[in-house]
Amino acid sequence: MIDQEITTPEPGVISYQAQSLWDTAQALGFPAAIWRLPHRAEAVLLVSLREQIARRQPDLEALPTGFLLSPFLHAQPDEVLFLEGDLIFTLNESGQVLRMESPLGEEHPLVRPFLDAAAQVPAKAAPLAPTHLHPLNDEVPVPTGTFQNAVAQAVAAIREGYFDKVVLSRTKTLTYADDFPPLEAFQRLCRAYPTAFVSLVRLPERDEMWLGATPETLVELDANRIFRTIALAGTQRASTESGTLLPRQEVRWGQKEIEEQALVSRYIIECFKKIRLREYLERGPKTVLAGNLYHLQTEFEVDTQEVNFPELGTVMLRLLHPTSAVCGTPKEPALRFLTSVEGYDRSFYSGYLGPVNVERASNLYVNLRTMRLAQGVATVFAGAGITEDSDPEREWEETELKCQTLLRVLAPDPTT
Ligand SMILES: C=C(O[C@H]1C=CC=C(C(=O)O)[C@@H]1O)C(=O)O
Repeated sequence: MIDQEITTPEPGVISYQAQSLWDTAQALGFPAAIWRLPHRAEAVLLVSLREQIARRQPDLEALPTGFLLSPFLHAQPDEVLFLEGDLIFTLNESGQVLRMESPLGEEHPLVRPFLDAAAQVPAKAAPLAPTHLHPLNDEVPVPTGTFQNAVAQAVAAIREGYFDKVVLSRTKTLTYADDFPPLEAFQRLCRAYPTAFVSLVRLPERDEMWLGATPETLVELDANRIFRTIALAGTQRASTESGTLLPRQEVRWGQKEIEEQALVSRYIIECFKKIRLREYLERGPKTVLAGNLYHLQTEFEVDTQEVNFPELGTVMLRLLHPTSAVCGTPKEPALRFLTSVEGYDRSFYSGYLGPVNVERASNLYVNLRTMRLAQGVATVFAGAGITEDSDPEREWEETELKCQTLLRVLAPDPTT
């Protein structure tokens, strides 16, 4: 937990900007994460004043303030990256620091030099022009057609009874120049998607950043100890070709999407059953807007104090990940199938990420609608839930739409 609030800046006293702090963390080689929770105006920037990122068990009760980042598949059982919250800055919408907090204290030998260095950096970001991201080609390293073949194989395997659903994914690759401004990209996504969890994470030891705007809560534990998770699946475009938003009440779902989403809900209920928890609230499914897409969503809620289960968040995190929204059901055969046919490493895509014990809350999201930025190459990841009624071309188009959640904001097509 944060135990020391350093300063509440008064007008004219401190004028740190997100950009200077971000640039300083980068110059000094420190890991950093910036995020904006859904429906919030303020963003939070965390700087970890150490070069190495810790590997920790995702134990929400035991962890101090920080930011978790889990890959889809763990190298070691349950081990995830943990960025320690040595400095936490709350920012307004224009990136100005409103509050700073640190468990170390302002005069700590690492904190003071960092703040002094940040005060020297001119807060200038290059504006994000549409030309900053350039399409490289559609699918690297997997050749075009492979995704559709994998979908066809999955449909055949489902019809033969090996599993009920599998989520197959692919990448889309673009290039960017040295002057690509990640923080400006983050702010653009915040403005475009007020209901998403928008985040940018810098991992110096891997020389990469992850930028995304995900709609999917995995585990939320709020300050009142209320646990929440959601079942999210089923996808259709939210606007017409000309860009007009289709009214939510007019959205109709086919049998394929209804079943695909019901499998995710059932999976969550099975997790509750495993721990014999019956006192959960279930709301939905209802149609929700996620950027350029509509999904079906069911919400689940538990008052952990009422059921006397303080460690529910951690227990459910272990049981839920990877959910049927990113892996499949039953989990084991679906996972075996996807790792053998996808042909690439998902890395942090479809893992989870988010703040832990920040302002007494933990908010972990499934890492969807995300891109990796590394050495001039931006890799966008997207997947689609495959059931026995899937059509390979339609699933391809669905992954294309999911890639567009980021690309329509960061690399809009100049011809449209
Ligand atoms: C796997 C992704 O989305 C999941 C979440 C919502 C809807 C989904 C679907 O309709 O297939 C996916 O299960 C992704 O965005 O890469």
